[in-house]
Amino acid sequence: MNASQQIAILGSGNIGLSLAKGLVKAGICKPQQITLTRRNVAALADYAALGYHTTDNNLKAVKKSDIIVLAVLPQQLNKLLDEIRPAIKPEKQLLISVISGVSCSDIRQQLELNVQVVRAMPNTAIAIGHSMTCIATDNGTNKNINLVKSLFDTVGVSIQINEELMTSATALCACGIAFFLRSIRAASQGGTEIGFHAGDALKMAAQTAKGAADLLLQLSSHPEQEIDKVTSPSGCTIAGLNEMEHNGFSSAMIKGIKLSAEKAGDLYKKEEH
Ligand SMILES: NC(=O)C1=CN([C@@H]2O[C@H](COP(=O)(O)OP(=O)(O)OC[C@H]3O[C@@H](n4cnc5c(N)ncnc54)[C@H](O)[C@@H]3O)[C@@H](O)[C@H]2O)C=CC1
Ligand SMILES: O=C(O)[C@@H]1CCC=N1
Repeated sequence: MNASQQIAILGSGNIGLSLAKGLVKAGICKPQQITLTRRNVAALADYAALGYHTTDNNLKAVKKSDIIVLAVLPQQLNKLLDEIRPAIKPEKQLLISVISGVSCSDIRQQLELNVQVVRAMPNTAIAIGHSMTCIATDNGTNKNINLVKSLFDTVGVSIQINEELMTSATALCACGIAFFLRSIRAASQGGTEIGFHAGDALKMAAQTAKGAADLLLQLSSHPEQEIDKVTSPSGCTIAGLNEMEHNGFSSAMIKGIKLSAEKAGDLYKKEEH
């Protein structure tokens, strides 16, 4: 992004604000280049104090922006698109949607405009620069795809995928952060039961999880290869691991991810249009 470009984040809730913070933290743009919108604009007072533009007027935010990020819930989208339609300039603006279960063509159909749309599916670790973001489009130019990729690469790792896989990406990566957080929480609860104070147990579990992820990412190895190094014959690791599997550990994760993916695909379809 260059210093004269403006970005509007329409629907500044959990993910919209995480994105704004991540972009500013990475030095991609200044708060003054970002307009945050929300129906209850008073909830954005802390951001206004930091120099972000804040408003409840989506139309005005769109009018002055080059890049428009759609970050409302799927069921809130059509009303928002109807509201901003008069201010969209298809030749000049790029729409980025982080909304689950809504395709690029759904957005163009509702807008009745042939605007470029790129979808991005980040997760909340975007706020600290560690998102896994999947990017897809059906009509974005290479220039715009590269622009979106460069934005999200500064706040984590991004990959471009086929649009048909975006609901799967939602389950694995966007919902996935909650699944791993719950696993860490469960490990810390086990830790407390075997003798550690809750705060210490959580820290120990989180750092252990981080080490496990880094082993895979830094060594490009397979989980089972790393697990084999931990499981001593007749040892305590294999005893714990097998007990977890007897209770459906892997199966629970797989089933949860499958259900999340199904649900992600239905979030918008189920709404009345
Ligand atoms: N939370 C997450 O981790 C992720 C969420 N997403 C997607 O991002 C979208 C937003 O999710 P969250 O941030 O979790 O929801 P949220 O409910 O925290 O944020 C949505 C915000 O939009 C505001 N809003 C609703 N209608 C509006 C309007 N007409 N004008 C201005 N603001 C309006 C709401 O007041 C709320 O603050 C969803 O579509 C979700 O599928 C995608 C990836 C990750
Ligand atoms: O739970 C949800 O529906 C949203 C989409 C991905 C993460 N949060």
